[in-house]
Amino acid sequence: MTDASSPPALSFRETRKIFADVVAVDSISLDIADHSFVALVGQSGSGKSTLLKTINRLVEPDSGSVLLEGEDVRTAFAPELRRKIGYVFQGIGLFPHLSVAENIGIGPRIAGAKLPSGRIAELLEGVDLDESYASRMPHELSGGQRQRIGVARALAADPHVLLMDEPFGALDPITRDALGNRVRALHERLGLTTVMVTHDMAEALLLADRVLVMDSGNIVADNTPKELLAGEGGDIAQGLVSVPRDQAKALAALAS
Ligand SMILES: Nc1ncnc2c1ncn2[C@@H]1O[C@H](COP(=O)(O)OP(=O)(O)OP(=O)(O)O)[C@@H](O)[C@H]1O
Repeated sequence: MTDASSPPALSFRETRKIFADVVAVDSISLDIADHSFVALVGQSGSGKSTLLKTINRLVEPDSGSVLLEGEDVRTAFAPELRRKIGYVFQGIGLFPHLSVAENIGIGPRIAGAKLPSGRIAELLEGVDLDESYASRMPHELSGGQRQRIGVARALAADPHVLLMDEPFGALDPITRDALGNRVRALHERLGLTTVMVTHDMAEALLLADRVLVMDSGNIVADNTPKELLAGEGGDIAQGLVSVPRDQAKALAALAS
């Protein structure tokens, strides 16, 4: 449990990353509270994935730092960092020659522990899959089922923080919606702090407590979904909000 004196789950401190002549992340400073669900939105190339990857050190900042529960991720013990952070990304990268159960248990196995079959069944149940899936091979799964396994794998080591990079991008809208809601439910049930990169403002507004809008490496809006829907956040944020809003209006007009 946390109390008022606990550090935020995540803190960016003037975090900056430059690739050649592109400032991908431009001195970002912000805190992410424990148990919050944050969506990172913005146009392609705005720096979302780069910022996310500074958390699990897939990207090392050129300057500034990232703190996980008050500790600089650069100085954190690597296996401990991996255990505390679950990571889900598009095209999840399951090992084709390993079964579902082996894929789910790969993180703990690397750390020298074997997940008991009851734990595999529990993780499968968490993503709405029957335990009979444990013995299947990745090629025997649909894209949506593979993404579910990716979520189960990310949760296998009981992480505190869940990072998701366009996790539902390649899925059909119905599967996408169902899996999004499932992840939000798991976020609540497991007391996670979740950061999700998405291109889809509707998904961000429906799932997150807080929406960060990026543009050219900067955070240009930091608002709740309610504030964004009330017109706050500035032009770039409102440009993104207008897409689902205009679609909803067009659908309503068709129905009337
Ligand atoms: N490894 C890299 N080498 C060189 N440039 C990179 C690298 N990774 C990202 N960039 C550049 O940094 C900028 C930010 O990229 P990033 O992937 O963070 O954006 P994004 O908002 O996540 O985009 P998308 O929504 O298309 O995934 C882009 O200009 C991109 O070309």
